[in-house]
Parts: sequence; structure tokens; C-alpha cells
Amino acid sequence: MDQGQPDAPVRFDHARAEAAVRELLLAIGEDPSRDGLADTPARVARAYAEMFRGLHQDPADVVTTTFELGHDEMVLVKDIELASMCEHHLVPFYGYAHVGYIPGPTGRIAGLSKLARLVDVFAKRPQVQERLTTQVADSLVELLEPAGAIVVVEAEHLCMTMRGVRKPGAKTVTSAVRGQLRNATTRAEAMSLIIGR
Ligand SMILES: Nc1nc2c(ncn2[C@@H]2O[C@H](COP(=O)(O)OP(=O)(O)OP(=O)(O)O)[C@@H](O)[C@H]2O)c(=O)[nH]1
Ligand SMILES: [Zn+2]
Repeated sequence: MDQGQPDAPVRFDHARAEAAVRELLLAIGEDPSRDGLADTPARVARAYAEMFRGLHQDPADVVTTTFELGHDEMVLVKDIELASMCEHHLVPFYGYAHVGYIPGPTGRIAGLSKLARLVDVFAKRPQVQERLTTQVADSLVELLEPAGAIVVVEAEHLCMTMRGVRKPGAKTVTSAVRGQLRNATTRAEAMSLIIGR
């Protein structure tokens, strides 16, 4: 279903994650049995289960409340906070998603919170920002059959901040537009709503 990610991943394996963290601590020259680290493998395993929970979620189970309202103008939820994990370095990238759509002929619209939940389903996986953006747009299209959809993500990647090229403050902006929102005027209207804070 999702590009680059397993269709039916195994459930989170706590014992395996704990063993891997213990191994990693040994690899960096630490002593996993010292007081401060004794509970760390179990703690990190729990944190990873939470941070990667999206691997075990189906977007259709999250966008549960839809209505048919006959509203045919753009709906935009902007400044949805997101935190994900870069799949190259397994460190966070974080920022905002802006999700908008124009209802389609069915008039189906989603509860607003469901758009934010949809972002999380895909953010809580090992990710690259481009795929996260595309996945949110494509599942919005699949679930709501809108006339158009737009997803813009702006994020700062810790792999570019705390290591490597070390450029704090650099923001990556990605977008995915579908249907009528590809039209220059509609797209410009959406972008001005997104940018105009
Ligand atoms: N396109 C894209 N690239 C990403 C994303 N997250 C991290 N990267 C990049 O993935 C690349 C991995 O490059 P590599 O050369 O294999 O890894 P590296 O030696 O750690 O690279 P540096 O970060 O440049 O030190 C880096 O340029 C990262 O900036 C993302 O969401 N999208
Ligand atoms: Zn990275």
C-alpha cells in the first residue's frame, strides 16, 4: 500500500527492541548495567513503540467520522504540529503540516481532528518528508474522494542540525497537490491561506 513501507508489518517486538538498545549502548562504549542506564533499553523500547505506532495503523481506521454536507468550498487545517523520525538517521524531524481539500461530488467531509490524526498515522513511521507529504495527500484522496487536495509540510531535520552539515534553522518545505488544487488560481488561494499566519 505505502511506497517503501511494509503492507502488513509485524507487531512491535519489545524484547527485540530492548536487546537492540542494550547492544547499541555496548557499541558506543557504554555500560548498560550502570545505574542510570539499567532501565534505558525498556524505556527506549516503549518510546519507539509510541514513535513508530503509525506502522500499525490504517488511515481508514482514523478518519472514521465523515459527513456529507454539500459544502463545496475549500477546507484547510493549518499549523498541525508534527514530529517524525528521519529514516536515514533515526533522529527526529519536526514542524508543521497544512492539510486542505475541496469536497468532491459526494460532498464527503471529515471531522477536522481526523486530518490531524491522518498526519500522525504517517508521521509516526520511519520517514522521509516527501513520502510523508504524498501519503497524507493520497490517503485523503482515497478516503474523501475530494475534488482537490493539498498538503504542505515544513520541517526542521535534526540530522541537519545536530550532526552532519549542521545548519540549524534550515527548513524543508514539501507539497503535494491533487485534482482541482493543481489549478494555478486555486492553488495560489490555498498557499496564501497557508502562508498568511
Ligand atoms: N530528500 C530527503 N532527504 C532526507 C530526508 N531526511 C534526511 N535526508 C537526507 O538523506 C541524506 C542521506 O545521505 P547520506 O550521504 O547517505 O548520509 P550522510 O553521510 O549521513 O549524509 P549527511 O547528512 O550529508 O552527513 C542526507 O543528505 C540527509 O539530509 C528527507 O526527509 N528527505
Ligand atoms: Zn536524517
